[in-house]
Amino acid sequence: MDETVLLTGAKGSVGTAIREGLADEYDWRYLFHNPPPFEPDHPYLVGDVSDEELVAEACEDVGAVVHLAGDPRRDAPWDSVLENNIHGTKVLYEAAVEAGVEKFVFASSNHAVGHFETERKPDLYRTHDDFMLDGTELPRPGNHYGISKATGEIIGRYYHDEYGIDVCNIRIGNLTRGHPPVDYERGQAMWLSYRDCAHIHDCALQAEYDYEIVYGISDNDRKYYSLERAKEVLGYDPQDNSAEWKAGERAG
Ligand SMILES: NC(=O)C1=CN([C@@H]2O[C@H](COP(=O)(O)OP(=O)(O)OC[C@H]3O[C@@H](n4cnc5c(N)ncnc54)[C@H](O)[C@@H]3O)[C@@H](O)[C@H]2O)C=CC1
Ligand SMILES: O=C1O[C@H](COP(=O)(O)O)[C@@H](O)[C@H](O)[C@H]1O
Repeated sequence: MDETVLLTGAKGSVGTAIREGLADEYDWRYLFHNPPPFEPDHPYLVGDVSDEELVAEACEDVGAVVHLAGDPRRDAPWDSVLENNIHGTKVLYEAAVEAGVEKFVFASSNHAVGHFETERKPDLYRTHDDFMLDGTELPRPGNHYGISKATGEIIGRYYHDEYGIDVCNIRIGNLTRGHPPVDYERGQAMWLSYRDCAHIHDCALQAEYDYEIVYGISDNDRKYYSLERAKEVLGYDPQDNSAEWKAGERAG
């Protein structure tokens, strides 16, 4: 991708993992919600993703969008996910297709399929359990936030079918810096390390596809999300595994 890549939600945790891992790999344009407390290393804009004029400017001469902006809380109130996650994503897609953006990478979530766990936990978080989701399953949101993420996937399906923009939905697991979540089986099953987070977004920007849903986790022994599609279509090659850690320290 030689053209500008727009990164929304750039100051957040996922945005930080991407900026740290891929700072020199792309001609980035960042969208920050509020003025950043640091001097960014690439051009940026500040404002709300639901601001039509702002996102039209943000999408000018852009080849790809990595859309992270949104309320990430699993218990986010409906009015927040409606405005920030659902409406904001629609506004950005409209601006992207209007500007001729070729590729849209969307930060979906494990919470878009959270209710697959209800009758299976905690066994499905353990290595002996063979239950697996591969991205072809219909969403089963676990909360209103998860509804907003599944809706973002559907919004992308429409804009792909209607306008031809390539879409990769990454159902991110649990991004935790430095080591997997401690004493938290769900988090260890879906841990995504910072370097694997940057890597899967790099792969999504480089690969060719039409419309995809993949899981964004490291190669954890406890996983119940298949990585086959991400490996096959994106060339994803995760380097980390939560099983190699114990209580926040590398085991062995
Ligand atoms: N951190 C994780 O483990 C996971 C994150 N995700 C998704 O990845 C994305 C990023 O998540 P995090 O970095 O963890 O969250 P974060 O809260 O650290 O970052 C989100 C950023 O988006 C900005 N933002 C929120 N609403 C906005 C709006 N209306 N307009 C412009 N900017 C807005 C916030 O100011 C913040 O800087 C979110 O969409 C979240 O749903 C999905 C699964 C797991
Ligand atoms: O979508 C998200 O999922 C992760 C993991 O979910 P959790 O309920 O096990 O914490 C969450 O940490 C993150 O904040 C959220 O955006």
